[in-house]
Amino acid sequence: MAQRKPIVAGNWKMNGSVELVSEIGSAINECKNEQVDIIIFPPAPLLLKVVEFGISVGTQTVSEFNSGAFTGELSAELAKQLGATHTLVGHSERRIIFGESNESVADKFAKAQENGLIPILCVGETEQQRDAQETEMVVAEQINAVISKLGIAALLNSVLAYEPVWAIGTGKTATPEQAQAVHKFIRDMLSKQSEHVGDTLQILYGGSVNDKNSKSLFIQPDIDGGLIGGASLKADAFVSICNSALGNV
Ligand SMILES: O=C(CO)COP(=O)(O)O
Repeated sequence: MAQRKPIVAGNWKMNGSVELVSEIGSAINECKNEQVDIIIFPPAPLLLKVVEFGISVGTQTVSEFNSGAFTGELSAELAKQLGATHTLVGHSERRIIFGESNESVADKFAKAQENGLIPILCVGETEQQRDAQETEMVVAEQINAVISKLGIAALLNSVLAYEPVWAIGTGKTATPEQAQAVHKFIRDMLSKQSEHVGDTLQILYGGSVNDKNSKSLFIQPDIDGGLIGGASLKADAFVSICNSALGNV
């Protein structure tokens, strides 16, 4: 079985400030370790500030278009020029509030890779879908939209994040067993198409991860770290979560 390097990613959403970059940037620089990749996804106007701290940085979404007359869109090419290494695509807030479809998410995934950014594809079911036993179907459709457009090999240069919508910002974390079951489903599904992809793809869990529950989630065999929202805005909690990915808390 492949050794997959853990990732702890902080999605600030539309929060934070120049001051918070300094506070969290210094805290991360003190706890940095080669065994775990720490990536911050600040609001786009703060991108360069994070780069100045020498911390890996990504955007929270990216345009599916190239440059041109697309007022307000976020260019993958320019994000890369400014030092971004990653971008989230298909976060549920983008899907639900801003109407992104599986197809437009696949287009964004493609545009990110074309410009040298590593996409983190976010997938996950709503509470209603979970109650209707549709979790696996929904997650499979979200992933298959990318595979149909680009082929399974495109996933080699990407990361997946399973974020059940009902767990985001609610304090209702998936139990380690619930999260592990979906991660294993995803890995098995991918392995049927490519054993190498199934084996090597990093799959992060997101949804109310905090410094109390991160360790029990991260020790699950198919969970390779986390995508953290609220707790990534607090230096102490975020550092503690990063440490728990190292297994040293
Ligand atoms: O949406 C998330 C990360 O992308 C999770 O947010 P919370 O950690 O605040 O639940």
